[in-house]
Amino acid sequence: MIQINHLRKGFGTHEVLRDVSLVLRPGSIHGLVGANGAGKTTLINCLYGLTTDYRGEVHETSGLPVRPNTGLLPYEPWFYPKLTGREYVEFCLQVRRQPPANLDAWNQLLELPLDQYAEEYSAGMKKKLALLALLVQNFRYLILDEPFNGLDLSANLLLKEILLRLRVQGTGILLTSHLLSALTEIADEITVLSGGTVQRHYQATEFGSLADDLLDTLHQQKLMQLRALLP
Ligand SMILES: Nc1ncnc2c1ncn2[C@@H]1O[C@H](COP(=O)(O)OP(=O)(O)OP(=O)(O)O)[C@@H](O)[C@H]1O
Repeated sequence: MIQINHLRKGFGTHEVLRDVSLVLRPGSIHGLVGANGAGKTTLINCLYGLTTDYRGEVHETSGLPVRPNTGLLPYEPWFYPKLTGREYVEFCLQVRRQPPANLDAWNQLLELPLDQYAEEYSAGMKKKLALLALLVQNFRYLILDEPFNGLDLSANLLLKEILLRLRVQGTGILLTSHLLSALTEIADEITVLSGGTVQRHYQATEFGSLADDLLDTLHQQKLMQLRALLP
């Protein structure tokens, strides 16, 4: 299990995360929601070790180092110029000294033109390629920043099914989404970040009240203004 304890991170005088604690359990899907700028990506960067100048603690409770055991899907995947999709995935495997993977079998699902340059892919295809590079590796944990965003309908449905199956195999998955239904359909727990802290943590049995709570707490004033504009 990965534990984040009392995480604090700011940029200059702007305190983005103030005392955030959460856990990512093996074999479970943990959704992370929050308004634009709430600090989700900042939290992910601390968790994955892309940011190290934070206060608080991030550790894997059985002593495994987090980074080598965790796959990250960034919000906007980036690829080296003049690498084909296939070369990109092979590069990822070589860097982690992983054996050649079942790339073509996985790609029968994602249907990417693997022999084209990755930088020439569409935004959705880039996201699929970054996902493909994670799926062919055997990560214990996955951190997925807006994985559904930009994927076509069929890839969205497929990804949900893949995540559910990975959960059964014991993978711990942390994912962000601005589409609440995408999370409530598959997550076991959801953490709401607001004002730099955990506003509330919901178990699956409490998801029924989540949408109303979010509307109440985050948007009540805006809803009143909307009613004035569109009675
Ligand atoms: N490198 C940086 N330098 C200064 N401020 C930053 C930096 N990165 C993020 N921030 C600030 O930290 C806050 C949180 O940003 P972050 O990207 O973590 O939010 P988010 O919850 O992922 O938002 P979104 O839903 O829009 O992706 C924002 O106010 C942002 O401007």
